[in-house]
Amino acid sequence: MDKICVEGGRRLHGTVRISGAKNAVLPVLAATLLTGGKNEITNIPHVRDVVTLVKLLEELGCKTDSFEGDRIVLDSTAIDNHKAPYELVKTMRASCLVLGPLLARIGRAEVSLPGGCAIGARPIDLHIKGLRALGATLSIEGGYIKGRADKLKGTRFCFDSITVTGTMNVMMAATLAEGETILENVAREPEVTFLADVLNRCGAKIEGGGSDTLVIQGVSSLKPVQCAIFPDRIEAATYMIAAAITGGDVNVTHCLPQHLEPVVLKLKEAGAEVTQDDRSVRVRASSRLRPVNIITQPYPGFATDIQAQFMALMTLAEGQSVITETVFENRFLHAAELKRMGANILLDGHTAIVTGVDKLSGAPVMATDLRASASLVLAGLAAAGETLISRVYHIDRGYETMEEKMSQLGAAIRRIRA
Ligand SMILES: CC(=O)N[C@H]1[C@@H](OP(=O)(O)OP(=O)(O)OC[C@H]2O[C@@H](n3ccc(=O)[nH]c3=O)[C@H](O)[C@@H]2O)O[C@H](CO)[C@@H](O)[C@@H]1O
Ligand SMILES: C=C(OP(=O)(O)O)C(=O)O
Repeated sequence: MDKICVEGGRRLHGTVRISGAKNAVLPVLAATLLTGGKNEITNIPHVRDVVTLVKLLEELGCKTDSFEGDRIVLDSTAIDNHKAPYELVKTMRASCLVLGPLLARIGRAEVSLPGGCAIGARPIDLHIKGLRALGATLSIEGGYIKGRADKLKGTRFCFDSITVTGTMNVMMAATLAEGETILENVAREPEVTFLADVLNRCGAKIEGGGSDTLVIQGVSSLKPVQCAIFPDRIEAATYMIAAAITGGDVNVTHCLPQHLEPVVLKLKEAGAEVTQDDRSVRVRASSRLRPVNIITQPYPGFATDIQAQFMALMTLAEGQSVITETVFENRFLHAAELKRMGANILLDGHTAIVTGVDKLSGAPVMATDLRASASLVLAGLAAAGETLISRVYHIDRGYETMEEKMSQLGAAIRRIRA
């Protein structure tokens, strides 16, 4: 297994270009199952999850006509298999997004219960409840969700709590259902709104994207997808925090600042200087940062996917900050690893009390999930000495060429191949 070695203590400076969003491209790839014909998607990030999902789509009958650079052409005319096997699904949460499209398009699905970051129990009961409301029959047998649907029928369904991929799954299925579907208490994440826009360009009739209620008029078929993926807000936030934690000066380009407001506000509150135009955000930090509290929330709140990186930043702030995780019940695994580097963190249920220390020291640490891994790289950039991060396959699931991008900003970082 590869490792990443970071020699800390260098101020990052320069420009970094943000890639397409992992959590936007995965649902769009799954949505190609709804269409039929040649789908063309550009600005795709080269990350492991994309490769895995493309393999899964091929398993289901899609043909990859070309996959070069950041562009894929995927023909979803003939979907001749409805089984998403454990071997492919186990590594990635987003693979459960084929469930809704398969039921809507071919009326059958057998999808292994998904894996993904081990940050909580992560049930998919709300996906199942929503799809059942549309008329699908679903059961769980031998680790698989087995579903059938003769013809999905429009319905009114209210999610018990907000779920991003749950909203996507049920919304995708409803695009091909008979009649009107009203979905309430849906996720408002930009990735959900983007998926609704993409589907509308394929001929779907979805209103309310970005609000907490979606109204979907079912259509009989959809045209192939043609879209460019928008920039990854979590990747952008990670480089913004990299600038702040190293006392650096980094211009994060090809991003959408409107998606980054919560993290911009918190960085400013901590004392970093943040300026922006319509496609870039520049972060500068010249003195020790102040502690700030964060509470993770569904969008437009502070994203749980940036909590670990922000915690790394707060380990070096001048005073005590309180970090509250409300979305996932077990998303503080990075705290133990940060403590190995000298951080002072006290965990109390959903809350982490972080008392800033004068310095972190490099140490061997283990990546436990995707964003936890990013937080260890960030801590390593600021620590004295060498940090050796193992299990970096987590990083490869969601960050495109992280070592290269960090190196271009002046970081001393390298991959040690197994
Ligand atoms: C591939 C992808 O887009 N992943 C993102 C997606 O994950 P994902 O879609 O899995 O996250 P959800 O929004 O579904 O999860 C939110 C909370 O709802 C719970 N829940 C969810 C579904 C369900 O059926 N029952 C249930 O109880 C979860 O356990 C969690 O506590 O949104 C998360 C929250 O912004 C992000 O951290 C992930 O990066
Ligand atoms: C938690 C994440 O991914 P996944 O939902 O695929 O596990 C993430 O992107 O931070």
